[in-house]
Amino acid sequence: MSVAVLGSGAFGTALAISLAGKQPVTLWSRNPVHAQAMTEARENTARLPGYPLPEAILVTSDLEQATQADTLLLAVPMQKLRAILAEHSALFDGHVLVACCKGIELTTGLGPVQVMNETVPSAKAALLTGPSFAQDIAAGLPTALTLACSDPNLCTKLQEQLTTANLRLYRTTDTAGAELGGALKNVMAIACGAVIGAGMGDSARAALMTRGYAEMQRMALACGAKPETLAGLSGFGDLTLTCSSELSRNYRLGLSIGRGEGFDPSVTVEGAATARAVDSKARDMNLDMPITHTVVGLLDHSLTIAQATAQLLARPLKEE
Ligand SMILES: NC(=O)C1=CN([C@@H]2O[C@H](COP(=O)(O)OP(=O)(O)OC[C@H]3O[C@@H](n4cnc5c(N)ncnc54)[C@H](OP(=O)(O)O)[C@@H]3O)[C@@H](O)[C@H]2O)C=CC1
Ligand SMILES: O=C(CO)COP(=O)(O)O
Repeated sequence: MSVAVLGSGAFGTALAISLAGKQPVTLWSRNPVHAQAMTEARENTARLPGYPLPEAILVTSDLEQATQADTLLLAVPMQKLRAILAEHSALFDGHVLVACCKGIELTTGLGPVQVMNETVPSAKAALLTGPSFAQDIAAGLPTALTLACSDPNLCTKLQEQLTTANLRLYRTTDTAGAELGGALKNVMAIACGAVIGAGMGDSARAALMTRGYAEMQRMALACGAKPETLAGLSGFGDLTLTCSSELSRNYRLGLSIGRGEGFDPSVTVEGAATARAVDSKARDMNLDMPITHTVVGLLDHSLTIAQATAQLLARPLKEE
């Protein structure tokens, strides 16, 4: 099975570098100028500087050429996934599509696997998610991720194809759990960044992570996910990484909110749209998601940090 990575951002480039250690990889960029620059420099200076592209990577801006591969990894922002698939749906017919994005679609409340199933019903959909910074993968550091696919045979084949020298994949058929863990941890990372940025300390962050995890489980279980998926790499694992490292863009957005500073709007921060999508989904499902709701208030500037903190601390006392 041949492989192509669609989306030459930080994550797509890092995955291509790691996969190129065992097979030829096509890396697709929507921007011909960017593709040409990467081919000449053998580096993605715009999105992942400092990590050379191995010779086994062919960079192209020709989507028809890239979609000749059997397995297509989609490493694009969640809110762009549907448009890319819908615009070129004939090219994706019958392929194995592996989403590498983390989030919930704002307009529908769906996760990446659900969006792929809806837009290209003839394709077979999977999801690659879990704790991993692009820089770590590109540097060849050891990483473990979750590969989710509802078809167990395909899941095993993909696990073999996409496991590399530094990327160890664990498989699950629980796509709902993997989708929600990866999406919701970004919302909690914004909250944790805000707490640290506002100087509330590590104890407050630990409380938020734990109660955030309870919220993640509440929604995931209501959507039919398995608790063990949430306890795995795609849930607890990624929550731990993203809520504690300044390499995370979601965490850094939270830090800037806590410090009362601005944040570059061009940076990909999946948790912002996902917080709004999940807040609205929780309302529809009658689920209590107070941290997610508070993050939306902070993003919309309808709450100050002081109000948000007071509001969370004043909630009725309850059993853990
Ligand atoms: N960075 C990381 O460490 C990790 C990221 N992820 C996930 O990977 C996904 C992508 O993130 P990341 O690579 O970091 O983001 P980046 O901001 O680095 O890159 C996003 C990429 O998507 C491309 N893109 C945006 N819109 C479109 C579109 N309409 N059509 C085609 N391509 C498009 C951009 O193209 P252009 O360059 O032309 O703007 C860019 O190459 C996110 O869901 C993120 O959560 C998961 C794990 C780790
Ligand atoms: O998902 C990630 C790590 O697993 C990357 O986090 P950010 O998108 O917050 O940078």
